[in-house]
Amino acid sequence: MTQDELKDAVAAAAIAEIEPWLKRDTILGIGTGSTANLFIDRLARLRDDFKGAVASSEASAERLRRHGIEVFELNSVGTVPFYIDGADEVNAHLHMIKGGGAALTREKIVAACAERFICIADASKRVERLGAFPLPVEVIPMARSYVARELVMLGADPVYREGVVTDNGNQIIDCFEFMIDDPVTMEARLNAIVGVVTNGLFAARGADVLLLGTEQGVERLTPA
Ligand SMILES: O=C[C@H](O)[C@H](O)[C@H](O)COP(=O)(O)O
Repeated sequence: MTQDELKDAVAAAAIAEIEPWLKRDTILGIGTGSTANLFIDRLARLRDDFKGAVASSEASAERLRRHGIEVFELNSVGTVPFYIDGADEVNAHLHMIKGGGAALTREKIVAACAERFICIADASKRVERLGAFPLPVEVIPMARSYVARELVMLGADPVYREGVVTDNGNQIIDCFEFMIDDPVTMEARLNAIVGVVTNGLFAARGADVLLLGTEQGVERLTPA
């Protein structure tokens, strides 16, 4: 199977996971990226069975609207029963690195408001230890150099993602050569650097369920 076929298989599995719970007043939290896009495309078929969605990016909001799914502001919704999103890496505890598409901050906010986080990913995303994928850090533009110096002190090789402006008007620094032994501690440590908006470690609030697309089928995993 191709990677895209594996992503589509997990998108289908996520639909099966949430479909029994959908009610006419349900508002779903929807992530960002190629796997989330496949999920959104499949969700279109169910659009009359639920009320709408909160999106973690402008791109996902636009895709949802194109499918006739109403998009709500998170402030007017409060909590969502499910947040469905992909990941760049995920470990056995269902801690993740996210933000390869620069949507990490809004993703983390919607995830924080979700009762259940369903991570959908192909098998290439499953790792023993987080960090081979460069960890994204969203920064206030004027703090970029300062934050980069602090990241060097923590052992990372920070690289400015040139030309990228987040939906929040900020910039991204990717941390290369930064293997992470304790994701919960590192997530908090990075967030404590002045000028950091958030970082791509999703550990304090990891996923509740991982639907992992493998050649043998979709595996349903919960945190170790
Ligand atoms: O900012 C992007 C998000 O964190 C994505 O969920 C992540 O990069 C995974 O994307 P994809 O499904 O395209 O591999």
